[in-house]
Amino acid sequence: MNTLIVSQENEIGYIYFNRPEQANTINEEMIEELEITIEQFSQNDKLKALIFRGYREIFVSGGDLNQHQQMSGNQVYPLLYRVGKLLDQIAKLNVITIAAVEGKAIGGGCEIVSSCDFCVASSSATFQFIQARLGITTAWGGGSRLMKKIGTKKGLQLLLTGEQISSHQGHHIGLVDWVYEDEHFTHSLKKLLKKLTRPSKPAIYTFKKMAQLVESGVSPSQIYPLEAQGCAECWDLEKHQKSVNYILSPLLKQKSNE
Ligand SMILES: CC[C@@H](C(=O)O)C(=O)SCCNC(=O)CCNC(=O)[C@H](O)C(C)(C)COP(=O)(O)OP(=O)(O)OC[C@H]1O[C@@H](n2cnc3c(N)ncnc32)[C@H](O)[C@@H]1OP(=O)(O)O
Repeated sequence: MNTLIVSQENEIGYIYFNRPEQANTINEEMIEELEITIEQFSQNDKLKALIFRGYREIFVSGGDLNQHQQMSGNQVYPLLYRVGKLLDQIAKLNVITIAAVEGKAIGGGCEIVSSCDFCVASSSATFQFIQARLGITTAWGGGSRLMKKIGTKKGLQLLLTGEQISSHQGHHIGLVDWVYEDEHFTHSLKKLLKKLTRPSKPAIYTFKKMAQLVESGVSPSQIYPLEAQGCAECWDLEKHQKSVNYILSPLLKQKSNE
């Protein structure tokens, strides 16, 4: 891979955007490498979470304007559609997806953020849906996903003004889920990941499926069979058996009676 650094630590996959000389812009090579990597991770049965990261100053600064600049609207459309499809694939993954943002997320960088389940940001990170200032709209599905995340009114405000917001402002409006101090960012991220990936793989899969169905407007009355099925799948797992045995253990009962 030339544009990404991909790694896996136990049940957690990492994709680092790695074009620092071009401020982590997304060019065709990176799109291709992302497509391959996402496909590989989507078939990885061990995986519980997938983390997207940039480097300290920049998460992703959007589409590669040098490449796009040469193209007409008709020529650029297939490329924009292709990245939209890729981000849709990320949004539909059955593992927890997290944009871990340090530094700047600009344009398409913010579209990646809104395609993930969660955003963890360092306190100095910033977010800018800059597209309107460039005379265009979002192109990769990130505008509508933003609206779904933070509501149409707030989403429209950010998209129309193209203004930059801090991670704390992002947290206030629901774009950012956790903000950590710059110096402790990686350590805090790892602690958070430990918590989020504690459930078993089938439990994570079921919770994610439920969230996706709820998001697409399916009612709980239609989802409960899936919920029952998911719970039944987890039932015989060692994790469940052990936890129940612990709760039912005489020692614990005796303690709670005291
Ligand atoms: C088309 C898709 C659309 C979407 O769907 O959302 C978009 O994403 S539009 C792109 C939106 N992004 C931008 O407008 C970012 C513009 N860049 C900047 O504001 C700054 O470069 C920066 C990201 C804040 C970094 O600033 P700084 O640290 O001062 O570095 P440089 O400015 O010198 O940048 C280094 C290097 O990278 C090139 N660069 C940066 N962004 C892009 C870009 N989006 N496309 C192409 N090239 C980009 C910049 O020109 C420098 O190159 P060299 O001059 O060759 O060193």
